[in-house]
Amino acid sequence: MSAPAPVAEWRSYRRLLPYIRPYLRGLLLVLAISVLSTALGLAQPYLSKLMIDQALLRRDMGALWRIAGIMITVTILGFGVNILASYRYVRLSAAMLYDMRAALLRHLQTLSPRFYASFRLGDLVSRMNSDVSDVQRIASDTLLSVVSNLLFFIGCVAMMLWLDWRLFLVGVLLVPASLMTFTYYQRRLTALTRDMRERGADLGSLLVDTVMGMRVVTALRAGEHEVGRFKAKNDAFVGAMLRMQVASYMTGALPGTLMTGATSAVILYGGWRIIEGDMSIGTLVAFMTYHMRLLSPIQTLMGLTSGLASARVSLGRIFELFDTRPDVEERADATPIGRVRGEIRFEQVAMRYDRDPVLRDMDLAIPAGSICAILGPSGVGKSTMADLMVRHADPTGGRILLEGHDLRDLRLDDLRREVMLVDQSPWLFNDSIAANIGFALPDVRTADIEAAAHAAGLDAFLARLPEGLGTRTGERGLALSAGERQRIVIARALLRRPSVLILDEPTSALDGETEALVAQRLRGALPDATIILITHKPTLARIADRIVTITDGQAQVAQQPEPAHA
Ligand SMILES: Nc1ncnc2c1ncn2[C@@H]1O[C@H](COP(=O)(O)OP(=O)(O)OP(=O)(O)O)[C@@H](O)[C@H]1O
Repeated sequence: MSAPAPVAEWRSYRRLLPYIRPYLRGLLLVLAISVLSTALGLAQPYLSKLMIDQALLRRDMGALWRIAGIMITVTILGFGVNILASYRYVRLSAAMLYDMRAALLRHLQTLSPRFYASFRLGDLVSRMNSDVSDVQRIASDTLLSVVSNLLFFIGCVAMMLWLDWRLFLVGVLLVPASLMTFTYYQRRLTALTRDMRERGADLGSLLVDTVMGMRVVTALRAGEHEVGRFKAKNDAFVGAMLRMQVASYMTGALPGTLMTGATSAVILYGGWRIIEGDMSIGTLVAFMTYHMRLLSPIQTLMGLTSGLASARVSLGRIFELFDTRPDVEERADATPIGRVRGEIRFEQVAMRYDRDPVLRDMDLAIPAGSICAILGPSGVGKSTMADLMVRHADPTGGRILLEGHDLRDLRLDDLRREVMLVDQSPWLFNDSIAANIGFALPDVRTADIEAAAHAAGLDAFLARLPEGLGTRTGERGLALSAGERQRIVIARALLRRPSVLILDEPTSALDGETEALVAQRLRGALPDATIILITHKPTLARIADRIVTITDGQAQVAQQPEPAHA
């Protein structure tokens, strides 16, 4: 897994293009509707000029009715067109964001356990949740607003120039100062927003950590200690948020306030021109209306920048996840395989994480259809071997073969269909026991789930439950005992009938009797499979037809009696 590359802020928007492209036609339609709506909005001040110059000053009742009629029609049309544009835009942006969330979820599925062990859970949740929501909020609202305000701004400028270019020059006198203030605060805002998001993620991580470890916190009477840690993180977050808010206010308000000064100049100069007889009253009124409306898109655009800056930061954080490369990638020309017999071979396999090597030039052959127990002291590398066999990671040296194929040449989907690992942390979803055993198998038959549950030694337990397989497992399965959870995940694996089943300390939480029962039924449930048992338990090791001991990163076949299950 390589560290994510720093994401240049503006690049984040460009990287949205692949998500936007499929919806380009729809977006162009929205754009066309926005242009129409802007044109209708821009017509109003010009209509008031006509009203003053051609109806009021000439005392022409007919013209008054006509112009008033046009004004009302334009207002109603503008209203309808605006609603249409917003509705279509929100639908499009929701579809685009769904695509992005789905792509993110797919990408996260390619990352290895090592990524999840090193990345803070709270930060991950905050990126997937708050950051994506932030982008969604901006995308469903701000972007359309930017487009329509920009169009309106350009239209206003064009109309003002057309009405009187000298008055226009007076009107925009303070624009450079206004823009400079804006640029300064906008830069500041981007930095402060990122800071706030990171403080927010810190806070989220702490909360997730505390909630997940609540049993330890209460058992160690560390409640106040946790509240103290929370307060420190919260203070940092609130501080960052306040700094961001001030910058956001300044970015939105200061440039607009400067522009208001320009209005006075327009009144003075335009009034003087009227008195001189050089300009009609209607023109000044229309000009003033455009000028005042010019402030509104500028202010809105400047106000929106805080939203846009925040979305840019959020996008940066989301793309950082996209940029995290998986430890293990499938080759483009990966070999598809069907059902295999299940022979595993380690050839000169070496593995090191950050520190000392864990496995050193390990050679080991596990014949197809055997039951192999792997023993060895804690920390010697047994779980590492299991991880390597399902490609949660790749070895740093040598190779592992399944049926003669280097695992790195196989399609990951095929490999993980054939070789299945039940690891030391049995994970259950908050659903029924049946749904957990048949997880992601929509067409599975209840009879097969029952058979798997029986093979995993769950029958007596299920018989005691009024709702049997329909019983809910609770959050992370915590409504069940550790031994029950272990047997449910074993049943889940047995149901899938892999060619190689690796069980890492599968019965650590079981009593001797239940363990013996599971051991006795394993072979019957998977008659032809290779079964690899990583265990410290003699009862379990006894069913193996070969015992491998790991010492100093190497494997020794310590005992190879006649197959116990013949
Ligand atoms: N993701 C990781 N990053 C760094 N070091 C790791 C990682 N995973 C395991 N290790 C280290 O590799 C060594 C072997 O760990 P492993 O979990 O394979 O041992 P094990 O034999 O299965 O131990 P146990 O019997 O306690 O489960 C340990 O020293 C462990 O600290």
